[in-house]
Amino acid sequence: MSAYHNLEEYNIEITNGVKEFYSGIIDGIGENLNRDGLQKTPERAAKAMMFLTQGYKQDAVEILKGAMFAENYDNMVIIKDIEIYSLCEHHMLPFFGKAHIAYIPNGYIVGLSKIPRIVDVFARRLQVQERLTHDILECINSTLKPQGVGVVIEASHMCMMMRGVQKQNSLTTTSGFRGQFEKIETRNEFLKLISSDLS
Ligand SMILES: Nc1nc2c(ncn2[C@@H]2O[C@H](COP(=O)(O)OP(=O)(O)OP(=O)(O)O)[C@@H](O)[C@H]2O)c(=O)[nH]1
Ligand SMILES: [Zn+2]
Repeated sequence: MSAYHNLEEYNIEITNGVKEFYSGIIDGIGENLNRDGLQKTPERAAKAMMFLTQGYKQDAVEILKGAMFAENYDNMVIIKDIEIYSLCEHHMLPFFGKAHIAYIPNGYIVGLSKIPRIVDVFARRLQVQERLTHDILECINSTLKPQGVGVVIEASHMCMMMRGVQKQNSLTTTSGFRGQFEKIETRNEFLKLISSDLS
């Protein structure tokens, strides 16, 4: 197996200008662009940024549509503890945590891996946690047209940890519910199952 865990990262095309902007940042903070460790940094940083924002070039609806299967299962399907890594649009610093997603099928189920894939499509953009939650919710609701869908995201924001208010332990929770999940019993069942180790 390759030493690189994610080959996608090494096939990224760098948009004109991004590398040069990183050179400008390094220069602007008073560092020496020519010293050994920094010579390739603008290119590395540009590749990393293109990777972290590749969601703009991806189509979440197409991903979901690619694996929808007719099935008469009408109980709740929950995919919990999906890692998210996103960038806050205010500081371009990471926010990271977990997404928990549930839906109740309405004639169609979706390939399980497609849920984390669409989470990444929306997370790999400049985001706020609220919009990330909403984007995932609306995409599943309008594409799969389930009886209901619920999304909960818990995340820590580096812009509140490394700088600014400097709070290391605060966790932000956002949620959104459509259809059956607007009913309190369904929503509570989902919330109970994501907080249980047995779900
Ligand atoms: N609602 C929301 N706010 C966010 C998110 N990520 C970062 N922020 C906040 O965006 C706000 C930007 O506020 P500003 O006052 O313009 O920026 P700032 O001076 O850097 O603020 P401080 O972080 O308080 O130092 C801050 O309160 C951040 O905590 C997010 O996902 N959702
Ligand atoms: Zn921020």
